[in-house]
Amino acid sequence: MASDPDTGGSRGPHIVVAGAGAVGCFSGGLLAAAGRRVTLLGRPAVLTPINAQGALRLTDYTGLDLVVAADNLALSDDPVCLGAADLVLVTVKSGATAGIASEIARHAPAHAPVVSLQNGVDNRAMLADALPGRDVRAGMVPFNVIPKAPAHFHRATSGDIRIGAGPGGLSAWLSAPHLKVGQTPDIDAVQWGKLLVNLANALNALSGLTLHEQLLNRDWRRLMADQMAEALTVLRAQGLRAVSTTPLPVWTTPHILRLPTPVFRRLAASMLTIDATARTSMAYDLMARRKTEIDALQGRIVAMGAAAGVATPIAAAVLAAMRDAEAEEGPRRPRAPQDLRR
Ligand SMILES: NC(=O)C1=CN([C@@H]2O[C@H](COP(=O)(O)OP(=O)(O)OC[C@H]3O[C@@H](n4cnc5c(N)ncnc54)[C@H](OP(=O)(O)O)[C@@H]3O)[C@@H](O)[C@H]2O)C=CC1
Ligand SMILES: CC(C)(CO)C(=O)C(=O)O
Repeated sequence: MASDPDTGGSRGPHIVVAGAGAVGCFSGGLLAAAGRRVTLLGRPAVLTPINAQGALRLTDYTGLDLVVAADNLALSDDPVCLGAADLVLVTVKSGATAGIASEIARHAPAHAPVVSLQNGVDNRAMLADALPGRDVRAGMVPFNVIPKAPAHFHRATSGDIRIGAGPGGLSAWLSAPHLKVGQTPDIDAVQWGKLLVNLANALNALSGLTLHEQLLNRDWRRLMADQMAEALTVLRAQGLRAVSTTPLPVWTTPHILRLPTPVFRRLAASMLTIDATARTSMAYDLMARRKTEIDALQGRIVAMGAAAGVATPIAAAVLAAMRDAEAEEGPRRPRAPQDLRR
């Protein structure tokens, strides 16, 4: 029984961010700053500092520095708060999708559309299975958000969010100053394009480098390029289309990554904005010893390659290295590019 969200007058639908961490606090905070009714459903470790400091601070690579008063947000660690939702944004990591899906099914009203702002290509289907008859959309967040300090999140790269097309004017309700959201009928291909980019998440996590440092190293870029080319072969074998989430067409990206660093630096500077602090979400998970999304990324390519009879030695080596790294105790051992080739 999908229907339009209750827009609740000029402030718009009540938006509950399910799993408020980096992406959820940043997006939810910008929406609240624009006057939308927003509840952040999250863990006490994230919400308590916002309450204690009386504000959520949002900064970005353009110089944005915004303080959102805690009074302008509802903060809750109790999934019962989903009962007030006219619109739910899912911002948990992929491994937590099943859990949040059952909480949404239990508490959120059936009229509330559910939009996944997660990486990986299977979260929408997982949510839709748990929420039959509801408007469940996939979304793609191109930009990077890092936790800078308690109650402070920083957007370190550029781009606009895209969500699947559908009724209810959701992209307008989810857009705000500094947060542009567009709808696309091609969201599946956009998600595959994002997965190709996200294959670099594990390389970044394993390297211990910032994204900026890593992109200026040609050996790492060659590995990124070879890994992406390998995945593109798998997608082609499976008849899947990928649309680029960057200004570069998908098929050119490996070639550009392989260019000498001075040429790459010039080209990339005109196309990509990455500030010096950016590290992928997987790097933060590994540092915090949380379970990573490796199974949804390299794991997905390895499984599809096996089904299609396409060899995926790089994705398999990276998957194995991430599993080792997740199991490591003590100080992290940074990997070099040659450690990740079989
Ligand atoms: N950060 C980034 O730059 C980007 C991230 N993404 C994608 O967005 C998604 C979210 O990433 P990110 O914001 O970094 O993740 P975070 O880990 O920062 O935030 C998710 C939060 O949700 C919490 N959570 C999990 N389950 C529940 C639950 N049932 N109830 C309440 N809270 C819950 C987690 O707690 P706990 O840790 O205890 O489980 C965590 O605090 C991922 O799929 C990621 O790949 C996409 C683009 C960029
Ligand atoms: C860095 C970025 C934006 C692309 O890999 C990302 O999706 C993440 O950190 O998970």
